[in-house]
Amino acid sequence: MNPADDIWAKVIELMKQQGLSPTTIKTWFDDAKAVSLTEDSFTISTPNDYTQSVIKSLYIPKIEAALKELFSMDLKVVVLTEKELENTSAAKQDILFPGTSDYTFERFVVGSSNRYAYSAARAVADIPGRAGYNPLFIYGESGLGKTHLLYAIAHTIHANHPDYKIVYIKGDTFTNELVAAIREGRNQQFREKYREADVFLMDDVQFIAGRESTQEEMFHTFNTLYEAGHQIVFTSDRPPKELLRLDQRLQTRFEQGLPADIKPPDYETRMAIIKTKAVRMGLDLPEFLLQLIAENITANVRQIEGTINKIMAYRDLMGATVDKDTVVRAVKDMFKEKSDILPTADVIIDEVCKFYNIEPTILRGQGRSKDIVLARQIAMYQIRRMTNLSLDEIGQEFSGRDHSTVIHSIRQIEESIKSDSEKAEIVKDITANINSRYE
Ligand SMILES: Nc1ncnc2c1ncn2[C@@H]1O[C@H](COP(=O)(O)OP(=O)(O)OP(=O)(O)O)[C@@H](O)[C@H]1O
Repeated sequence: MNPADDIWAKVIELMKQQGLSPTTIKTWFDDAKAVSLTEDSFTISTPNDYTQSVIKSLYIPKIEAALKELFSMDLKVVVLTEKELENTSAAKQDILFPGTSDYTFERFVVGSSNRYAYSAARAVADIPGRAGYNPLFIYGESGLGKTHLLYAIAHTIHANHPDYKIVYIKGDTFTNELVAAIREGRNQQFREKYREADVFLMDDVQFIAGRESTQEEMFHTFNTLYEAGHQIVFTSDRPPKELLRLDQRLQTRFEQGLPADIKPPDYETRMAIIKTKAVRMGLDLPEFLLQLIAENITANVRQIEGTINKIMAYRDLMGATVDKDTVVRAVKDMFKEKSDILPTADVIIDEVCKFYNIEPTILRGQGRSKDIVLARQIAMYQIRRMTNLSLDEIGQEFSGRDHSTVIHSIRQIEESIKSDSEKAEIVKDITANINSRYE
């Protein structure tokens, strides 16, 4: 998610509290979207000129006031129509890193689980491109602060070297952009954009594994940047050697710099994170309630933030005083939320199709070519594993195939996963893509 979305939601909430009516909010702000937050400005986009002019003439002071309340500093508000945004910044947007002032080193709580990655990130931020630290490869599970560190590097380098061209891009966006560039004959432009970066930051590089033309492009981009001594930083959900479908040449290069992992936070770090976040949000929790959260929310920092947000919401919106019951309820809701949301068959099919570059109608249809059969079997296997659909219901999703076909498909995949590590990796990747739609 764009981190600016979160801020925009808070701005709207604050404007509501300051007396803007629900109708006003609905009419002017429901379709306005957050674009970016940088050191000195907050940009939103509107669907048309009319909404833009109304917001500009009537509501900018209110938005500014809400931002000031959130950040205790003056931020300029920029309102663009979606069209303007497209025209002016299709290229620029990625070059300007999507700065959120929350993701800085100062706001990163350091503990034994993330100290190494933190120190490595600081080192490359202080002296970008230094030998032995290039590329920096930060890896770990979801919600542990990889993106946070990547932005913190961008902020620091930008502050020290305002003239540097810092490129931030997600692995899958890189792929999509490349495909579009090839289609529209803009290869050269695409190349220049990335190969001329002074600092190249790629989030979720695992998404480029197994994609031939993307890896080829990445290989040349990497070499150009590396030879020029420009800093490269990757984040990934696993270490380079576990990216089984990654081109060998890239794997070697990713490993040659500094790999740094982040692990789930231990108890002390969780306590420190909870305390810091609570204080920042003006939530005064006694020690035993901090402990209660730290004991129960263990998997990642995103969940810790979610729990604190819930406690805040109970306090602010429902007037609840924060006591043990409020905290227990927030913790329970946090778990419930996770387990309540099951992926749908549509989403699973969509992700499998994206992965194999197949149209959903073809996957659901009768085609029997090898690739399609494999993709279809994986989709059936994933639906069985990740939803509550029965075998017959799964068959219905695929042109009414009967349940014995579904069982056969699932078994095939179960067998391949055991014997073929590349297939296992594909299933793992698709699972991660599906899960990321629900985060
Ligand atoms: N050590 C930390 N101190 C303070 N905040 C943290 C820390 N680690 C993570 N966070 C916060 O937790 C949230 C999730 O972190 P982030 O988005 O960086 O995770 P991630 O590892 O990139 O996850 P994903 O792989 O899902 O993108 C962010 O709001 C981030 O600021």
